[in-house]
Amino acid sequence: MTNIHKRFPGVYALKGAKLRLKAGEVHALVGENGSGKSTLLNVLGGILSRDEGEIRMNGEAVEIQGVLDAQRAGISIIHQELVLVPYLSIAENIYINREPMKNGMVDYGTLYENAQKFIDELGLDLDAREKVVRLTIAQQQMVEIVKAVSFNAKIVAMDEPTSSLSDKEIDALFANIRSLKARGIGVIYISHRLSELTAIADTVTVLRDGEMVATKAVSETNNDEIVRLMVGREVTNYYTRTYNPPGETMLKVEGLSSNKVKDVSFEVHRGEILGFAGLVGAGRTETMKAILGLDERTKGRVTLLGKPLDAREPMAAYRRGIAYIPENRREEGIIPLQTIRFNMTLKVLGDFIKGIRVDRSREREITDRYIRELSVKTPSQLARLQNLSGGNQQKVIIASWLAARPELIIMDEPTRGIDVGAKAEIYALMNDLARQGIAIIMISSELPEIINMSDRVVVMREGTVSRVLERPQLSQEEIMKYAVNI
Ligand SMILES: Nc1ncnc2c1ncn2[C@@H]1O[C@H](COP(=O)(O)OP(=O)(O)OP(=O)(O)O)[C@@H](O)[C@H]1O
Repeated sequence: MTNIHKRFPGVYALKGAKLRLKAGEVHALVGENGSGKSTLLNVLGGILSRDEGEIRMNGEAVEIQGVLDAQRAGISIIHQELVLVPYLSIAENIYINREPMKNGMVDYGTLYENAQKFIDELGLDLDAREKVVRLTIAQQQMVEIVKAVSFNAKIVAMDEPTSSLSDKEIDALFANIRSLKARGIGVIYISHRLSELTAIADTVTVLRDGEMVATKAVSETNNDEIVRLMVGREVTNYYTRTYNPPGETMLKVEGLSSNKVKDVSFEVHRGEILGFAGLVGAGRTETMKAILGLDERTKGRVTLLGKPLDAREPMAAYRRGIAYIPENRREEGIIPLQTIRFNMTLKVLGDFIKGIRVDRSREREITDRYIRELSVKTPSQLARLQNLSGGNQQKVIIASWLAARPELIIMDEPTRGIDVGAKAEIYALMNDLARQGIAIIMISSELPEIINMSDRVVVMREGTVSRVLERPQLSQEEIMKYAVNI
């Protein structure tokens, strides 16, 4: 891809971007939130048309006007949000719109047989007849990979494929990527987890503000250099944390059970950041849901500042000053067609109403402040949320909760999908909030984040608390010891 330009109203997303992908190469594409990574993939996949620029494959110009052109050229894009049809089988999804036909009807025998053949060839443990709705995200990605191979793809591009996977699933994905490589397929790989690059990528291209700033062999660079290229400055002080003596007990959970977790007990104090570690599926999110009354509690007691926290009605927790920033942020609590300002102030709108008028200047002020504090990349406060890059949408959602001035913030994977520079800003903000006496619960699968940011860590395993670790005990080994069943 050379000299690719793409403008949106008010945003110059790609300014002459370039990418050169070789056959059988895993090429990582990195850059800050909003630097143009997804846009570049969408141009390649025919989802967006480019304003200028050229795409060549094997030296020949290819005309990509739409998704079908891209498929025909052998380009397959696996998006951040997967797009399979849930109630169709794996095989039907693989052959959607190109089903094998016999006598004017879909030939299901051949359909299943062919799909299963590709699945087996890739050595995957999937049944072509299984409905997609029953698959995990990791398995759905595998289906997308099978689909690409069945199309005879030459290029497979993946947008943040590991962001919702467990470590074991990541290993499986990497094995699949290696088999794509072995078939001579070129893989484009977008990720915010730089540590993955050495594990899987051969080459890395860094985008900044829609321009390519460098392409390097992974073996000839390192994380510090990549971060510097991404951000355009040195990021020192990655984790900011000043430890405060913990204040009064904010939340106390005793013997809490639901049908997903059992006998969970812990406390979090004012000014404290309490980490929740464990494998994906250990019951961390489910614990929070039981606390908030989103899942039914079957046993146990939850008190906030000494008073019982009602679980019959989820709004009760919100009214008592608890903010819950969920893992699937894009599905919850946002209105994509509305503006940044609307979304940021949604939860506090009531505060701006003076008689029959809304105090627009305060709305603007708050929005300004969070755009600044979280470095949200947007052309204006009035841009639609859906037009921001994925990471910037996440920041808006986090801001909307912060604006509600909660006493206790529960954050589920707060930095997923967020670039390194912005991560550091979110950590600094969390530290500030803790210093102001707010209590924070942070669920995270990133151990460095847990270890560097938490005062104490609750480790969960199989739906229950296996250990609470104090700050001096915190290490990767110690956490893993209680997270995995040995
Ligand atoms: N449909 C659109 N309308 C207007 N602006 C858009 C649209 N799609 C993307 N943009 C803008 O283009 C820029 C690049 O966005 P893009 O999604 O490519 O970033 P990204 O590098 O993938 O970021 P992230 O890491 O957050 O996923 C951003 O400023 C974004 O707001």
